[in-house]
Amino acid sequence: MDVMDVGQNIEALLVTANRSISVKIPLELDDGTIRVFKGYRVQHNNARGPFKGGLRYAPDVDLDEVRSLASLMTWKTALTRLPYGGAKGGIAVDVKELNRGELERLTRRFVNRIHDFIGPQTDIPAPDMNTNAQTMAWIMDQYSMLHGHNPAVVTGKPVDLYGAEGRESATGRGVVYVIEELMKDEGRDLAETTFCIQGLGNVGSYAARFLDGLGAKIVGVSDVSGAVYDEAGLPVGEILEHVRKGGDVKGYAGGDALPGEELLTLPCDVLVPAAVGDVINRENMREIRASYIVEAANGPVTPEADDHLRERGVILVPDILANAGGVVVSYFEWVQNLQNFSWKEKQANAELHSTITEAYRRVRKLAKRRGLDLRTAAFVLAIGSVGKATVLRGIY
Ligand SMILES: NC(=O)C1=CN([C@@H]2O[C@H](COP(=O)(O)OP(=O)(O)OC[C@H]3O[C@@H](n4cnc5c(N)ncnc54)[C@H](OP(=O)(O)O)[C@@H]3O)[C@@H](O)[C@H]2O)C=CC1
Ligand SMILES: O=C(O)CCC(=O)C(=O)O
Repeated sequence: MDVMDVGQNIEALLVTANRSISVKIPLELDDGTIRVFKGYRVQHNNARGPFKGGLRYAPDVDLDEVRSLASLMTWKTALTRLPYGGAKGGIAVDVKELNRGELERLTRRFVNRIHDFIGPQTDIPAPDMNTNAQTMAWIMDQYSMLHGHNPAVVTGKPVDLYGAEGRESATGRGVVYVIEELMKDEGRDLAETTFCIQGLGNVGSYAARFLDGLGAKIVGVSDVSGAVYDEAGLPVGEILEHVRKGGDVKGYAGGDALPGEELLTLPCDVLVPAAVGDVINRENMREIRASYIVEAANGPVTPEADDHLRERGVILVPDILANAGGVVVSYFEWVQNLQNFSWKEKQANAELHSTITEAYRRVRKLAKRRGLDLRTAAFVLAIGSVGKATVLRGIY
């Protein structure tokens, strides 16, 4: 916080989470085995509005990870000027080990444990890794059984159950809006720019589809199984269809097959990590060949790699800006639920476009004016906004 003028007392308030919840979730599997899972919800800051942020299901979820993801949400909602604070949650579980019925019971039991701490004006969960619209539908239903009908308690729901048109694709769409602005500023033509995308889940697959639609050349993609590369450009539609049918990247027949981690060091202009955190780190930072990194995932670059890449002149668009499209359209969904009204997807996409490009412009302008990199500029704006709200509210 050295580049900012935030007093020490406010700084202490901003770096610590308001509340960290850890719960035990016992679950009887279909074969009669009892397993005990750990669930978390960290509510980082609500100076600017109700806590907001996704729920992640993954084996390595723990309190430390959830805490740092929750703080990113505080800065993300502030940077995009949404009337929210930041939270994150998750369950330490490998979703591949549970069937659909078991996942539903696990989700409902998690809600039973945390329902007193969430609510439409308190804390509003949403999808993140390995959770989706169906997970959100179960949360809405379980919460409503306990508190009465209340769709606005969670966003990212199915369109047929109070979800917003455009939410599913919103994060990937926002990533591409940011890339379009960046390329304009850098005087680059998308059609002559090469991209590598790590992760073909919700965020990566929509980002790939929209970039492909704009004529960008995607030369590499990966998932957990591996990577595929073709310097002439990959047939993105075909690969996404293969994945949609349940295939993985390793099983895709075209292009050159590579180990997944090699995706990050392939020759390309723009690298889009859209999977997990800390993937660009001290082990591989010197081998990164991209000139631009757009953080579609949360926290894909470690602080050490960030310093190294900045010194090398790599331009990096930070997660709190690049992947904010999801929470922006979550906000639209919440507003529609509160008003019992629904927008058409065209309206959501247009509002998303202006929210994301305006945030990008503010960051770029400050970076230029003060000679900062984009991450520092984004944090200066976000922390300044939360700090101001905290002072205005008064501290008791
Ligand atoms: N969903 C959202 O709206 C938002 C998500 N994000 C962030 O975006 C990232 C991706 O989330 P989302 O798309 O929702 O998650 P999904 O669960 O839909 O997809 C995750 C993807 O990442 C792949 N993956 C996981 N580990 C690796 C790895 N080590 N190497 C390569 N690929 C890997 C998975 O592969 P496989 O399918 O083979 O398991 C899958 O393709 C996360 O960091 C999340 O926090 C940020 C903002 C909003
Ligand atoms: O849509 C939301 O509320 C939050 C999405 C999320 O978890 C994120 O942006 O990291």
